Amino acid sequence: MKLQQLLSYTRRAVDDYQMIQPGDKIAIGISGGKDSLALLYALHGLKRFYPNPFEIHAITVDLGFINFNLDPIRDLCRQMDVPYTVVQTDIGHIIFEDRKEKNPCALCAKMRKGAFNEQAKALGCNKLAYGHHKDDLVETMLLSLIFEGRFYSFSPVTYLDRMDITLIRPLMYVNEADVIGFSHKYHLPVCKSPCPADGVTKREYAKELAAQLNRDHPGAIERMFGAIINGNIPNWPPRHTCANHSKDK
Ligand SMILES: Nc1ncnc2c1ncn2[C@@H]1O[C@H](COP(=O)(O)OP(=O)(O)OP(=O)(O)O)[C@@H](O)[C@H]1O
Repeated sequence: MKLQQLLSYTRRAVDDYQMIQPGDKIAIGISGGKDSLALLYALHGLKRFYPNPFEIHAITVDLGFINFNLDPIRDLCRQMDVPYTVVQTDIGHIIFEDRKEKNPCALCAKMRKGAFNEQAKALGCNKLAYGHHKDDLVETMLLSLIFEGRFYSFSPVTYLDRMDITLIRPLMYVNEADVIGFSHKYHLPVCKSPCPADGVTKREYAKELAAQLNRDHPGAIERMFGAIINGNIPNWPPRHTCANHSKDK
């Protein structure tokens, strides 16, 4: 996928769900993975022409694992002229050494989000952006159906009232395969997380399940995504589609 295509999907999601208002300062969560680096490219590109002026600030919460080198991301942000902050934490140590958590992902995500939100607030940001894409939304829906018995996926826009900050997901219309293509084409400096739980999660299971369904019934992921965006999920904002782009979603 070319940058132009990434920007087109991003703009459509941002317009459809009115994710960006004039004067917003958006903290971009950078894990070091391909999705959040694609998000950095997307919002950096959009900023140049989007009618609502906004600022961006990239933030990584460093979980404290050894062999996690963020220098390539620092260089990228410098080239793009995007301010970048790394929050140093001991989250990895607390979870795997101190508490020896059996289900580490939930606590890790909670602590990581806490550190990220606090840093974003301290920098004066009023919005947070995550790199969740279309496949993430479908996988979340499958997990909710299977394990919670409800039809749910995370919302394009969520107001976090305790923090008084709004979370947006501008890559929600982008397929994971396109993110992978983009990552290769533009040589994104992916810094793989050395987390011991990586690749053995319930989410991995949902990813394989979605891929299997799509192999057996081509187009299944796209149709499941359609069900999500048309599914009147509680707390989702209304979608403001524009007639000339709704057909190719
Ligand atoms: N350590 C972190 N610091 C800052 N933001 C993070 C961090 N980890 C995750 N995020 C943000 O949360 C989003 C969802 O996290 P998740 O762990 O599901 O990432 P992912 O789907 O593997 O994406 P990526 O390819 O960017 O790692 C990421 O896209 C990113 O925006």
